[in-house]
Parts: sequence; structure tokens; C-alpha cells
Amino acid sequence: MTQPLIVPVALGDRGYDIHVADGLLARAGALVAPLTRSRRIAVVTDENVWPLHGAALRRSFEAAGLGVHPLVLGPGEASKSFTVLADLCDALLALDITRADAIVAFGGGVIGDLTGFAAAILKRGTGFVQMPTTLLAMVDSSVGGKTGINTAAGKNLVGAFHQPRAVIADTALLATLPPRERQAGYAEIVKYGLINDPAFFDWCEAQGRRVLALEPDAVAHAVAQSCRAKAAVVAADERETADVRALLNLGHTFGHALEAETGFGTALLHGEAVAIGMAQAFRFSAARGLCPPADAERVVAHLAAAGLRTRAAEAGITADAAPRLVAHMLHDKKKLGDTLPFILARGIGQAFVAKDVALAEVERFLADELRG
Ligand SMILES: NC(=O)c1ccc[n+]([C@@H]2O[C@H](COP(=O)([O-])OP(=O)(O)OC[C@H]3O[C@@H](n4cnc5c(N)ncnc54)[C@H](O)[C@@H]3O)[C@@H](O)[C@H]2O)c1
Ligand SMILES: O=C(O)C(=O)C[C@@H](O)[C@H](O)[C@H](O)COP(=O)(O)O
Ligand SMILES: [Zn+2]
Repeated sequence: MTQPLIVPVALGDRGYDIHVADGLLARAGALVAPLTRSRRIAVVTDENVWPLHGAALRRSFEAAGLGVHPLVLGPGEASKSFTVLADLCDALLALDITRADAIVAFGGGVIGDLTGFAAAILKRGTGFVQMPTTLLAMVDSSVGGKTGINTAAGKNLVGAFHQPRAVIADTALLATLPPRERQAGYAEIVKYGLINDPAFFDWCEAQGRRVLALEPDAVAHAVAQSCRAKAAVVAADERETADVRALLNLGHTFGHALEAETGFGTALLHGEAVAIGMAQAFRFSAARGLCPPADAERVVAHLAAAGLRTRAAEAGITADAAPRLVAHMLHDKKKLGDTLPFILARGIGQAFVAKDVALAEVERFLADELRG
């Protein structure tokens, strides 16, 4: 095992540590044991992750005196639903989980968001631990306590802020992650550079290829830098009320609309939608005269070099979709009254919250883009 990196999330009595190391799964039981009263742990996971990594998790937990009760769900975005949530809550209640216990989420962002929400509402709040297994979950979704499910109206529309008791990320688990999922997770890494860290974006341009190839030092740096960036934002604005955490939504107002339009399926993964959304946010910023066009071109070029799509049309979105995309955006949780804030940029590393964007302007921009 490499020397673990520990990133604290400074949230007072809701604070916790993010532990990152290659090979950390072997020590996960010892890290979880002090966080839960029960010696029998409900581990929520999915049908891809459990056959690959369940035995190693079980060994680690049993070595720490913890029994494991796996709850294995279907993989993919479809599991972030009311139906799966209800079944999961029933299964957890049948296991007699108490508030002093910690439910373990062992999987990607879908498992983490769903399990975290189940933990938030079960008995009005039980403990949980995030054990992310995808690149996306290690750099973003396991940190910060946004939990929830999708509804027919859109993405993450029912949920709660509920912080985990710890995040335990074993980067060795990424070895089994398909390349497409690596690329999707990489988009959320690039996001941190684009928001406020131009030097990190430079690093991504130089080293991103090595992250995608899972070269250990590059993965370690990307995960550490991302977790530090997210922990700082979450500590400053846990509940997205101060125009700070909203910056983590760069690319998401556009991206969530694309996910809704493509039906939350495998046609467009979350990270892939965010990549297109970030490209759109930069092109829109350039079109408004806010951002140098050369910066938008650089962003698009880097995302494309990472194998990510950067235009909605490449995801099969047709030219007539602009009004529907704007209608999806009306469900965005950042909307306050009639104002829908957009995360725009004055350049690479200079994202900001814009509250003067008319939806008619966004619709015209999308229609122009889709017409090519
Ligand atoms: N809460 C947050 O702050 C936050 C942040 C970003 C994204 N998200 C959410 O996260 C979700 C996307 O997460 P994701 O990209 O991890 O998707 P995911 O959870 O669907 O996982 C992607 C795929 O990889 C498989 N998988 C997971 N780990 C694996 C491994 N080690 N080896 C092989 N296969 C593995 C899964 O079974 C799944 O098929 C979206 O719902 C998104 O909205 C939430
Ligand atoms: O943690 C945050 O805050 C984020 O915005 C991170 C995003 O990458 C993530 O996709 C999040 O789930 C989106 O949040 P939402 O509030 O727009 O649903
Ligand atoms: Zn995201």
C-alpha cells in the first residue's frame, strides 16, 4: 500500500477525513470499525463492483471484526430512483440498522448518491461511509454530502445534504474500471482547473493522458488535488448558499439538461454530459464577450484529447432540441424565483456565478450550436 493521503473536510462536528491510497481496501475494515456501533455492516454496492471487489472488502472487514451484509443493486443511473430507494430502505430496515451504525456505499457515484440519501432519511439520519470505486466518485461524488435520486422531472431533484463519516478511496480499484468510465470521471477532474486553478488545468493538459492510463503517480496527484479543491469549497459553503459551492456546478446546468434529454441512460454518462456542458459554458462565455475565445478553444481541445465529446450534436441531440433543453434547465436547483444562475467563465480558472442570463439567450445559443 502507498502512504495514505488524508484530506480533512472541515465541517466542525460533521467533519471527516478523505483517505486515499493505492491498496487501501486492505485497511478499510480498520478505518470503518470505529465509525459504527454494529459489528455487522450493510454494504450497498452494484452488480459490477461486488463480483470484482467484494471478496477483498469482506476480507478487510472480517479482519477488523466486522461482518458484511452486501446489498447488491443494478448498475447505472437507473438505480437513482424512488423504486430502488424504497427497496433499499426496506432492506436496510430489515437489517435493523440503527443511527449509531454506518452503512457503507461501495461503488460509483450512483451507489454513493443513493446510499447517502437512504442514510439521510432512514430513521431521520443514520451514519454512512463512502468507499468510491470509480474515478468520478473518488474525485467528486463521495465528498461533500450531496445525496439524492433522479425523478421524472430531472436530475437529483429529490435529495438531502448528508455528510459521510469518512471517505475511503483505494485507487487500485480503478484498474477494473472501463476506459469510458475513466474518461467520464476525468471530466470532473478538469473541472477543478477550469473553476479556479489554471495551474492545475496546465497540469491536466500535460499529464491527463497519464491519469487516463492509470499511471499511479498521476492518478494520486489528480485525486489528491481534486479532493483538496472540493473539500475547501464544501467547507466554505456546505449547502450552496454563498455562490461558492455553486461553482462546482460548472458545466452542469447544460450537462444535466443533456442527461435528461438523452434519458439518463448509457448514451451519455454524467461525466460525459459535464464535459459537453463545460465546453458549452466556455463557448457561451466567449460568445458573450466574457472569456477569450482562445481559452474556450483550449478547453474544448483538451476535453477532446481526453476522448470526450464536446458538442451536444455528437451525443445525438437533434437541431430541434434547444427549447426542450431550456425546459429541462428550469428544474435546476440553483434557480431562485425567476432567476437561473449560470456558471460562466472569464477565462480558464476564472469561473463565476452569472445571474443576468436570459433563458431566451441560452436557447438561441443552443439552437445555433445544434445547427452547427
Ligand atoms: N454527489 C455528488 O456530489 C456528485 C458529484 C458528481 C457526480 N454525482 C453523480 O454520480 C453519478 C455518476 O457516478 P459514476 O460516474 O461513478 O457512475 P456509476 O456509479 O454509474 O459507475 C459507473 C459504472 O462503473 C461501474 N464500476 C464502478 N466501479 C467499478 C470498478 N472499480 N471496476 C469496474 N466497474 C466499476 C459501475 O457498476 C457502473 O456501471 C451520477 O448520478 C452523478 O449525478 C454526484
Ligand atoms: O458537489 C457539488 O456541489 C457539485 O455540484 C458536484 C457535481 O459534480 C455533482 O454532479 C452534483 O451532484 C451536482 O449537484 P446538483 O445540485 O446540480 O444536483
Ligand atoms: Zn457532476
